[in-house]
Parts: sequence; C-alpha cells; structure tokens
Amino acid sequence: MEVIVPFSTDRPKSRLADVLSPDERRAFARAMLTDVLESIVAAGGEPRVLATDAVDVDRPVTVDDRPLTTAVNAALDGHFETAGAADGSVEPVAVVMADLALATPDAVERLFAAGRDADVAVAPGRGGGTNAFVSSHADFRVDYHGASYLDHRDIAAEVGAGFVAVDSRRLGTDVDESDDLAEVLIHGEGRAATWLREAGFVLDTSGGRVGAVRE
Ligand SMILES: Nc1nc2c(ncn2[C@@H]2O[C@H](COP(=O)(O)OP(=O)(O)OP(=O)(O)O)[C@@H](O)[C@H]2O)c(=O)[nH]1
Ligand SMILES: C[C@H](OP(=O)(O)O)C(=O)O
Repeated sequence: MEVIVPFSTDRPKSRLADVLSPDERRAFARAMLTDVLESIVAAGGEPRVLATDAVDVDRPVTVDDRPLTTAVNAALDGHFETAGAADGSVEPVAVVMADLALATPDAVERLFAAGRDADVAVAPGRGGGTNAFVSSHADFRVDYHGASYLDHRDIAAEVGAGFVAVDSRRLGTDVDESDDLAEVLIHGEGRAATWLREAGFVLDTSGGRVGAVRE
C-alpha cells in the first residue's frame, strides 16, 4: 500500500520550543520520521515522504511547500488518478503523520486491516486530530487542523464513504507538547526514545502526572 508521510522540514515541532532548541527539534522530528518509516515498511507499506523541503531519507520524497491540507489533497489526487484496477477496484492509500513516535509495525498493520473493511479508516489523535488514515474512496479529501477527526468523519459521510475509527493508543499518540515526551520515554522503542534519553530527558514522577524533564 502506498503510504504518504507528511513531514515539515522548516520549523518542525514548534510546540516543543519550551524544551528543545530549533536544531534539537529538527533532529528529534527526524528521529520520529525514521521510526515511522521503519514501522510502515515492516507492516508491508510503501512510504513516500511528503515534505515541505528536501529531506535525506532512503525512501522516495515529494517536495511540496504548500500548506498541509493542500499538499495531502494533491497527493490523494495523484494517487486516485492512477489507482483504478481493471476489475473496478481501487488501490487504497494511507496517510500517516511523521510524529507518531510510538507507532509499531503491529499498529500500522491494524490500520491497514481496518482500511480493508471500510472505505475510510481513521486513527484519531488525542484532542481530535487525524493521526493516520487509509482511504480507498476516490472522492475523500482532507481538511486538517482543529478537530479534524470529526471533520473527516463528516467529509466521508458527504462523499458516501463507509467510515470506521481505528482505536489505537500507539497511533493516537502524536508528539506535540512536552507532556507527550513522557509517553515516548515510557513506550517508545525506536530512535526517538533513544534521542530523548541521549539528550538527557528522564521521567519526572515527582508530581501528580508523570512528565519528562531534562537532567
Ligand atoms: N508536508 C507537510 N507536512 C506538514 C506540514 N505541517 C505539518 N506537517 C507534518 O504533519 C504532521 C503533523 O504536524 P503538526 O503536529 O500539526 O505540526 P508540526 O509542524 O509537526 O508541529 P507544530 O509546529 O508544533 O504544530 C507532522 O508529521 C508534520 O511534520 C506542512 O505544511 N506540510
Ligand atoms: C495535522 C493536525 O495535527 P494537530 O494540529 O492536531 O497536531 C490534525 O491532525 O488535524
């Protein structure tokens, strides 16, 4: 399955500015991207990075500096122009965000499997975002930001696409804010978790909710 992985190269992870410098945010975002690409490949997907600028990865990259929604919809246009098979079936396509540091091959496989059962299968993020989806409906397009999970459910209904939510803690955890770093330290199995530890982050269990602090 083709899997589009949007990646912002210019000012990634600005909401982590309170704990990471710009260079560190770039390095951490890159580590998460590598983890996500590896999980997709291990799950049998064929990832293609959709980046705002050139990025050095060993997978195909499309550079599109337009806003996220515009760039992803252009990629969906391109996919569905060529996705039809002779028997009338349509090849599905997935979009998986590059900041899903807890993604594992199993979690991505479950997303792919849900996409075989419904026209559109969405893994929501906490707070109502859209962390990953699979679509085999040629008319489904995205509208990111805000509670985009709800918007995407409505868009699927408008175009007559069957919809299913994918209930996944691993795909539901996008790393946006400093509190999210604790999740990576606890559950992360890849480069992003290693990067955080090497940068001096440890769990902070002194308060009410476990957090991440830099030693
Ligand atoms: N191609 C592309 N990817 C984007 C763009 N903005 C964000 N992304 C990617 O989309 C995913 C979700 O991004 P967000 O968490 O909304 O934004 P972010 O830039 O990573 O972080 P913030 O600056 O803190 O909002 C991540 O994989 C980003 O790298 C964009 O304009 N174009
Ligand atoms: C891309 C966007 O991410 P968020 O801004 O919620 O992190 C969304 O999921 O709609």
